[in-house]
Amino acid sequence: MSDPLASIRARITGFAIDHRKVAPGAVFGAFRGARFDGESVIADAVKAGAIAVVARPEAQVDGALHISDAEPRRLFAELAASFYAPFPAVTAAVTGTNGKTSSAELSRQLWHLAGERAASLGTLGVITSAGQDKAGSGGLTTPDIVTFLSNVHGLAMEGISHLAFEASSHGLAQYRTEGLPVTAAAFTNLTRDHLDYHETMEAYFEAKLRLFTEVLDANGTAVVWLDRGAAGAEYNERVIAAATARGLTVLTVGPDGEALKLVKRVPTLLGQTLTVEAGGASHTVKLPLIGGYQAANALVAAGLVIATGGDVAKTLPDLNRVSGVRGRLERAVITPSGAPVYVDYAHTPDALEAAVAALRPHTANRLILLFGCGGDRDKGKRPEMGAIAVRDADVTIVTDDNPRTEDAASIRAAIMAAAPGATEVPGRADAIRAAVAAAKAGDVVLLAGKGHEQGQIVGTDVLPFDDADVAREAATELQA
Ligand SMILES: CC(=O)N[C@H]1[C@@H](OP(=O)(O)OP(=O)(O)OC[C@H]2O[C@@H](n3ccc(=O)[nH]c3=O)[C@H](O)[C@@H]2O)O[C@H](CO)[C@@H](O)[C@@H]1O[C@H](C)C(=O)N[C@@H](C)C(=O)N[C@H](CCC(=O)O)C(=O)O
Ligand SMILES: Nc1ncnc2c1ncn2[C@@H]1O[C@H](COP(=O)(O)OP(=O)(O)OP(=O)(O)O)[C@@H](O)[C@H]1O
Ligand SMILES: N[C@H](CCC[C@H](N)C(=O)O)C(=O)O
Ligand SMILES: [Mg+2]
Repeated sequence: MSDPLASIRARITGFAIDHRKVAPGAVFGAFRGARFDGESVIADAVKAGAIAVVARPEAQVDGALHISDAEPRRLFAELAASFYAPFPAVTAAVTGTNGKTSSAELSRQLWHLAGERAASLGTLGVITSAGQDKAGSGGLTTPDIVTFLSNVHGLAMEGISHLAFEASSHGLAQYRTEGLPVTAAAFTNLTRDHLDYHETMEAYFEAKLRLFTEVLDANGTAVVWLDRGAAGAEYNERVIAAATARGLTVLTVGPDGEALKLVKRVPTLLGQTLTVEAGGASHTVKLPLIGGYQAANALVAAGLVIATGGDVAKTLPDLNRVSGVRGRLERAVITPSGAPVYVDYAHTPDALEAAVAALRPHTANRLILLFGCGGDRDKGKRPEMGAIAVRDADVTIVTDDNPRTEDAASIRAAIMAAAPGATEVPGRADAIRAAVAAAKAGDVVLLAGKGHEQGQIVGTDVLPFDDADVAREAATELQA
């Protein structure tokens, strides 16, 4: 393809998808979105100095070069990538309903332990061995294309050679990472989420599948979790089939995996012992994280590291030295009665089930679960999560998550309708105090849904809120 920017390339100063961020010399991407029509502000972008506009052929562009394509987001991404390059030499993308943040961050840690200069980018922002930049992903799991490419370029300039990033279904559907070469890509699982946006599970799956059929390099490697007994395992098998059909190298990991086969998992006091078969040899991993789901994410991370050149004999023992990921089964405090309080980001039915299952072997007496559901998000999750809670936990407290623009009481009511025996406590801080106060010796408290989040979204305001801090304060008040 000839370069559509050839005539102006020397004058380009940057790329923008929001007309309010256009500076003289910018290439503006005019996209029709869910809330706003970017084509309606093309004239404003040109007035602000845009020298080219990437938009549909039907769009009206005067006073700047019109680069047209039926799928302008994709072309814009490819052109922006040609401007923002170079990038880290090794890039690994993770998709799936749950486990993206954890697998990406554990990949970064494994690369770091192997002596590589590594970063992860996603829900937690950008993390390197120097620390965390929470704004690094623009508050999203997969940031917009300009934020993404410019931050990934910045990491390369800092000397980062290995990047693991989260490819959310929204991000894939909107071409938010396109243009960056992808060395390896992982698929964790697919269960219910985001049906408000994708409408059907099939459409949700198709968005994620594109990572393997179109985004991953043609000579790249697909890493796929495989547990044929798990919910949604047919999607994992379909990813394997599609990747194989495209001629990609495929590494499967998990109980039914071939590259890293998990043959045994035994919970210990503070972690778990895994027996993993790889290349005909048996390895014992002493993973310092609890829960089956964290073992899964650790093996996916190891798969990505091995797929990008890591040595099996070094990578598996390095799993003995990883640290927990913020807000994922993070132990916030131990109550005065001796009950540990865990914070976890479970905000889907499958995640809630996985988080409770992770803590069950560590619970001598009652498992007290507190959760709510986010507003302006898939409403079908609410009854499903309510039913799982009362089935799997001993005590369930239903409270608020991020109500956003919805009425918090109606969200709670939708959960309560499917959660007989649960207690409803409006106001998340009050609910956390109630859960912490109720816990006796031998009990375990799980605060689910908000994980690392530092705010509660009520209306369009973000009020400061941190589950772990509120739990610690509640425990201190009880002590006093
Ligand atoms: C539904 C959704 O994904 N929306 C995101 C998407 O919106 P959109 O393309 O539909 O944008 P829009 O607001 O309709 O505007 C259309 C275009 O006009 C531009 N614009 C807009 C206003 C204006 O004055 N001038 C202007 O030029 C916008 O930059 C955009 O290019 O692109 C916007 C710009 O990048 C994002 O801010 C916005 O995220 C919203 C806030 C959001 O809540 N997204 C969530 C659902 C999300 O993306 N979540 C995923 C999944 C997380 C997970 O896996 O669980 C994530 O990756 O975080
Ligand atoms: N492999 C897994 N299988 C099932 N549940 C999981 C798995 N990994 C994580 N979870 C659950 O999902 C929660 C979120 O995990 P994580 O942040 O790694 O996922 P994510 O895919 O990045 O989520 P998001 O879509 O919000 O970015 C965890 O706190 C846990 O409850
Ligand atoms: N990335 C997810 C985060 C959900 C977090 C949960 N606390 C909620 O508000 O539903 C989303 O935007 O759907
Ligand atoms: Mg994430």
